[in-house]
Amino acid sequence: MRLDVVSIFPEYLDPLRVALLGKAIDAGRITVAVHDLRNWTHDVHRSVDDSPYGGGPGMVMKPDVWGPCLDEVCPDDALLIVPTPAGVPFTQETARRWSTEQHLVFACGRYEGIDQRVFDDAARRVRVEEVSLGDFVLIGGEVAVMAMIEATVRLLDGVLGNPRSHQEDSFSDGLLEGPSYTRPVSWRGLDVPPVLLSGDHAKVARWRTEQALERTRARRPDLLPDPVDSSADHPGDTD
Ligand SMILES: C[S@@+](CC[C@H](N)C(=O)[O-])C[C@H]1O[C@@H](n2cnc3c(N)ncnc32)[C@H](O)[C@@H]1O
Repeated sequence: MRLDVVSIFPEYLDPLRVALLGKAIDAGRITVAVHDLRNWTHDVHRSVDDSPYGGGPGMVMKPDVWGPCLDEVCPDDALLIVPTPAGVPFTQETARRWSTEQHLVFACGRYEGIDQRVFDDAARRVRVEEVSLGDFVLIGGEVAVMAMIEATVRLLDGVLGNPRSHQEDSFSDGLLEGPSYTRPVSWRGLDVPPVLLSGDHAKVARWRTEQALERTRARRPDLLPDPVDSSADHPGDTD
């Protein structure tokens, strides 16, 4: 998989070369190129932003800088990803879908974001997805892109040490993962749940499912299917 990231702070993306992602680069499973948007500026100040039409605070990133940059960096068969709090939520399913792509290009915004015409224009020739990391506002797109890349690349074959481990992670079966334990059996007066020491694999699997359900119910009930509404069978019943 090839990953291109455009940013006005290319050094922000340096951690992509560390740990498992660094190993994936060394092993040739992914190729990462980070581009400085300012290389596509054409004034002495290397400006990338201007004041917003219609007034308001902050600055907007310029289409006549982003456009030529994406013309060069984003080929027609790539998927162009635009991190923005106004995008559709990024989820494990998004990461799974992106992990089947050959080429992802990420456009990191700053200030109040990027002139919308950049993506309306790009969408004439490439697939464009505007995606949010969550319901909060970051200063720039770099941290969001790092998270999205990490979530996606760890799903590629050969990136995780144990290829099965992501199949048991939170969200892979729609639930949060339950608690995990390792040695020692007793620590600061707290014991590992005895079932995990029983050696009975069926019992352990059942316990893990119960824990996952309990945790999901408590922390993320929105992930569970709606309970069957029994009153729908008897619409006239009021008590
Ligand atoms: C200060 S934000 C712009 C916020 C924008 N004015 C709005 O209200 O939707 C600057 C940049 O940070 C990035 N960003 C901020 N929050 C984000 C989020 N929740 N998900 C993805 N990217 C985000 C985007 O690249 C965005 O262009």
